[in-house]
Amino acid sequence: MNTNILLECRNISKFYQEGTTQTQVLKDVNFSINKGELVAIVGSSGSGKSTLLHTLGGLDKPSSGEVFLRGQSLQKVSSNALARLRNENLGFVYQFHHLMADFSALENVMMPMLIGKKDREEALSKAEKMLSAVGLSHRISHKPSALSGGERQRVAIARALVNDPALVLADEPTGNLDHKTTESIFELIKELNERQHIAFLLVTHDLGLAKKLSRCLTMRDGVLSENE
Ligand SMILES: Nc1ncnc2c1ncn2[C@@H]1O[C@H](COP(=O)(O)OP(=O)(O)OP(=O)(O)O)[C@@H](O)[C@H]1O
Repeated sequence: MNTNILLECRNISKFYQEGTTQTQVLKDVNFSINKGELVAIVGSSGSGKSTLLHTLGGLDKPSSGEVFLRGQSLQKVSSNALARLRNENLGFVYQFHHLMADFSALENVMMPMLIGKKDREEALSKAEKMLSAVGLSHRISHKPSALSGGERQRVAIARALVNDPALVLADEPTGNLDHKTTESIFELIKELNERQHIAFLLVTHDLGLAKKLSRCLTMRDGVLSENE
């Protein structure tokens, strides 16, 4: 087994059934991501990028094929073990941040640690450290509604990182942000990748951003291919 591989998918296909119509959204996708890699997936709207990302993160099930996270098949573990594997190894960032509106930035970032049954004091100090790493030390008590779009996205990144994941799966992390904020989020991702060797898999429409990453894949109609 190649111990450098973090996440691997083999022969992933996904079908959606709507009435009598069956649509194949993922077509025999095979690829792997290594420790510390910075990878982009680009492709037109509806090509299957989000479906793939959800399947890789164990949030959605493939119709056939298997996803392996650190060598363990997500399709063969119990739902409790799957939740634990996810919590310990993966961070998630979405286009619309999914922060909890009634909680402060600090509490939002602490949440994955508390879910992972970490000590409250430890969660508090780690969440403070993460918010400082994303440049938000001065906004930790603010609720999401009192933060800008870019600040919310930074909180979402801090939350994705708080459990020291080996890999962050990010779906359009800069999709609803202006150019300047997009650049600063991207710089942050690059820095975290270089400094902490965290791998990122980014789904993006931003070809300029994708080209700056070490590897870029294109999704076309459910078929994933490696760009030269
Ligand atoms: N639950 C579902 N039921 C039926 N069809 C679905 C479902 N979820 C997604 N689809 C379809 O699967 C296809 C791929 O969707 P997906 O969200 O993965 O595309 P995408 O490449 O991420 O698109 P975008 O860039 O617009 O976010 C689309 O045609 C979509 O309509």
